[in-house]
This record gives sequence, structure tokens and C-alpha cells, in this order.
Amino acid sequence: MINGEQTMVEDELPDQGKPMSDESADIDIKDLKIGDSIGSGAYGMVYRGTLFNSDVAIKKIQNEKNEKNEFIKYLKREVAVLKNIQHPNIVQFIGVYYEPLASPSLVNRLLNSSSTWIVTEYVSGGNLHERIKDTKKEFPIELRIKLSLDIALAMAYLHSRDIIFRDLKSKNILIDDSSSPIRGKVCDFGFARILNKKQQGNRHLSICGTDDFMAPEVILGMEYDETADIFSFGVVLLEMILRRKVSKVLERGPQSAFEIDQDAARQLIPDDIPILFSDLALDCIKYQAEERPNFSHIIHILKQLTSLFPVVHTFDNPLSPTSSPITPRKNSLNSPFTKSMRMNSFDFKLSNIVSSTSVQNNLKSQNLNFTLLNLNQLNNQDSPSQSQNNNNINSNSNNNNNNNNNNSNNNFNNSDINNINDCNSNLSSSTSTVYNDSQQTIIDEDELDKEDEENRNKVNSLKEKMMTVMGEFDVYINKVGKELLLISEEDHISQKYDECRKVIEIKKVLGEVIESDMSSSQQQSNTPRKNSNVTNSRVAVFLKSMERSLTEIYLSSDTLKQRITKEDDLVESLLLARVVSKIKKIHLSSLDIKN
Ligand SMILES: Nc1ncnc2c1ncn2[C@@H]1O[C@H](COP(=O)(O)OP(=O)(O)OP(=O)(O)O)[C@@H](O)[C@H]1O
Repeated sequence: MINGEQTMVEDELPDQGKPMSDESADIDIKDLKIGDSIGSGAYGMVYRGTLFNSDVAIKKIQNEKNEKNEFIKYLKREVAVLKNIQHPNIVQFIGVYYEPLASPSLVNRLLNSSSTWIVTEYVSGGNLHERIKDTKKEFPIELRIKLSLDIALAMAYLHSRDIIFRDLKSKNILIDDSSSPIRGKVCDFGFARILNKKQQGNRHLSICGTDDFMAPEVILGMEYDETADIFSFGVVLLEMILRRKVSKVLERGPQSAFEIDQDAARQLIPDDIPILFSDLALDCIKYQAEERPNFSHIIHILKQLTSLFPVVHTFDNPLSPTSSPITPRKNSLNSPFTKSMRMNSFDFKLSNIVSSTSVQNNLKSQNLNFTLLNLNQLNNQDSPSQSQNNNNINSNSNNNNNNNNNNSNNNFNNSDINNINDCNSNLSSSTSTVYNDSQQTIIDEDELDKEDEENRNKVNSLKEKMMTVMGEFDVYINKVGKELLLISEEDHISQKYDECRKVIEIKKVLGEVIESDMSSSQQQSNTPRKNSNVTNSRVAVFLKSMERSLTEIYLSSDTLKQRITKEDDLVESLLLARVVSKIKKIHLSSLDIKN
């Protein structure tokens, strides 16, 4: 096994020895303030600081401590690459400053400086390595997938610009927790290399990077290309999956030509990791470079995974300047309109649910006939006979409201209904002003009157609907709430639904991948090279992993199998389960209030 962190041998640089261009030294030291140290690497210390009061990170590289050739190359690469790239998932370069020697004597400014400071944006939130190591802290799968996608996007960008990163490792991924959602950013371009596309075939490049993450062909000093980054990416994924240093649990050495044993790796993968994700990691660390997927394929898979496991609000930073505008406008939460909208949306959901016959049957079987009756009437409110019914029920519900005036639930309902009344009367008074003015003037305004009249009617009908539902709902809650507390199935149904959704999504992914691979192999049909094999084998690998996922999910539950063919029923059951759960919560909270 290879020891030591980083290895590097001579690597040709066409402009080696030339001084750095003036434009790269664009930081004026007067504007820069250096704060605490935040980390250290093989080439120097990293400090937090400010530039014009904005947070920055300053990487100070001590010239004297480094072998000149090696150091110049490292520094030139980092500055050259950083200056020319801009990507949301790559740490933004700001500038460079050369600290002068006390007694300068050399011509070359770089060698004449005691240290070189590379200034980049400051990324709060630490690096991925720390996050993986800190096993006391939760690291949700959604976030692991999101960060993987961020890294893949950065790497795809670099590869599209013919840059091989060559030192992809978890320490070089910074976590920006000030953005919403949290974002991964690649940093440290000291080993990055711009490929010369004019040269045919793979170049014999230098050995560099960090052993644990290095592709076998790099360790063995063979020819390599951007697929070496894909191997390192795979090790980063595996490290996120295992939450362990990969080399600690999967030793690899010269006896196996530095291959990572796929079977041994698979054994270590925890059960709660999505197979699609773990298979992606294992594909990336394939020994044969041409069998590894490319970043566009990796991004495709990770995007599907992010839609299955979206990053939820808990990871969002509400302080982030990029977070969604969730802050309500002043007083908006208390406005009668907001309240009526909230009530409307609840009403809408309930009436949607009961429009299905099978849910009605379910509800009936659980003595929920009451709500159905009224909600169906709401659904059919446009028919005259139904609206008559509504009126009858409305008067009943008013009675109920009156009867329950001391009830806390009722207070809530009545106050909300009052808000609608307020909103209605506001509307009425404003519209009546329009009406008074219109009497004296032009014919067009008759139409305005009509519109106002319609609006008033709409508000009135909404009010009636709300009163009907809320009044009866209150009675209902008191009557059957206790029975609902005994129902314990809803979580089970929701869980089954989620499983079913995953199967459907996976089927979709499978379809898309085959389609895209088929179309790309059609495009490549004139060039029957190893690529088409790669495509085919990629489809085969994907199919294999899909097959396994599907088999596992199908076998896991017979009920699920039946439900997949009856997806509609399942959705209805889920909606019912959610209604039951909601009603139980309302009932419980009303009990709390009473106590
Ligand atoms: N822009 C930045 N914002 C915040 N922290 C940073 C920034 N750049 C680097 N750091 C912190 O400083 C540490 C050291 O960074 P650096 O790039 O010098 O070294 P390294 O990648 O850890 O090691 P090596 O250079 O030996 O590969 C990083 O791991 C990170 O925690």
C-alpha cells in the first residue's frame, strides 16, 4: 500500500520559469485584512480574512519552504486555472498577492517574494472530509446526493474545458452552508492540468493527487486521462456512503495492482443507501478506466436521485441571501385574505379526496359518511338542487355553530368565518362606492356593477361553503375524533405509497437511460470503437442494478405488488390516510386546548 499523502513528479510546463503576469497580482495589500488560520495543506496555511469588508480565504504559500521548480509549477497551475474558471460549484478566485522579500535581489518577481497569497471567496461550512468524519452529526442521504451532484457538475465543467483536476478528494470539497440549499464547491487547483487536445492519445502525465483517491493507472504511472478524476469521484462517493476513510476499510496494494475490490466494497455498504447511488460509486471506481461512466451520465443519474431524494428545508439556510423569499409581507399572515386562502386550500383538498368513489367507500366503512355528504354537496354546488341542499345544510350548520358557541374549536371556526365576513364587507363597501359613483356617469360602468355583483355572489357562496364545512366539521370532530384515534394504518399506507413511487421513478429512469444510450449509440454508429461497448456495458450495468432494485422492492411486499397495478387506489388510500392523520391531529389539539 502506498503511504504518504501527496506524490508529485516532474511535469512539463511550457512556460516554466517565466515570471507571472502582472495582471495576476491584482490584490492591493492595503485592502486585505488577515484573520484566523482555518486550515493547512501541503503547500501552506489558509487564513480567513476580509477584502473590502467581504469575507475571503487567503492561502499563503511560503516560497522558501518549497522546492522552487515544484513550487512554481504548483502555484502557476493554481493561479492559471483559477483565473479562467467560473462555476457555482467551484470556489471563486479573487486575486493573488506576492509578499516581497525584505531585501529583494532577483529579477523574477515570484522568486523574489517571500510568500504568495491566493485570495478566494470564503466558504463557510467546512470541508466534506470533516463532515464525513463527524459521525455524531447527521448526514442525510439527500444532502450526500446533492453534494455529489454539485461535485459532478463542477467536474463536468472542468472536463468540458479540458482541465483534469487530478486531486479530487473530500478535503477539497468545501460546503457552502450560506447558500440555499447547501452547496458543494471544489477548491485547490494546485494539481489541475490543462490537456493539450492537439496531442493524439493519452498523455503520459505526472503522478499527482492523494493516494487514497488515486486511480490505479495514476499510482502505477501509466497513461491516464480525465477518467482518473472519475475514479477519485467514486472514492469520494464511497467515503460519503461509508462515512469512513476508504483506505482504512478497503485496503488496496500492489498485489492487486491497486484495484479496489468491488465485492468487498459492496459488503460494506449500509442497507439504507439507495442502490442507484451505491452502484454509481462502484461504477466510478471500476479498475478499467473505459468502464467508468462519464460525468454527463453521472449527472443524469444524480439528477434522478435528487428528484427521488430532494434536499428538504431543514438543510436550507434561512439567512442565505439566495434562499427563496419565504418571509411573509408585513401583517400578511393575519390578513383575512390569507386566512380565507388557507381555509380554501384545506377545503379544496378535502373535496378532491372525496370525489373518488373508492375513498368514499373507505370513508363509509369507517363511519365517515357525514363529511362525505357535505363535501359532495360542495363539489356539486353549481347545480340548483344541490345549492338548495347546501342552504338547508347551511342553516343546520348555523344551528350547530350556535349550539357549540362555547367550544374552543368553534371559536376558531367562527373567528375565521368572521374574517371572511370582514373581507366580504370590505369588498362590499368598496364596491358600493364604485356603484354610487357609477350611477351618475357612463353606461360602461353598468358592466362594472355586474362584475361587482358577481364578485359579491362569489364571496357569499364561498362564505356559505366555509360555514357549512366548518360548522359540520366541528361537530364531526367531536363525534368521531375518538374513533379515528384508534386507526393506526395511515403510516403504513403512506410508506407503501412512497415505495411504490420509488418503483415508478426508477422505471422512468430506466426508460430514459436506455433511450438516451440508444440514441447516443445510434449517433456513434459510424464509429464502432470501444465507446459503443462502453455504452452497451453501461446500459447492461444499469439494467443489472435496476433489475436488482426492482426485484428487491417487488419481493419486499406482496401488497405493494398488487398496489402497483392499482396505482389510483393507492393514491386514494394515501390521501385517505393523510386525511385521517390530519383529522386525528386536529382532534388531539382540540383535546389539548380543552385540558
Ligand atoms: N476558500 C476557502 N474557504 C474556506 N475554507 C477554506 C478555503 N480554502 C481552503 N479552506 C480550508 O483550508 C483547508 C486547507 O486547504 P488547502 O487547499 O490548502 O489544503 P488541502 O486541500 O487540505 O491539502 P493539500 O493542499 O495538501 O491537498 C481546506 O481543507 C479547508 O478546510
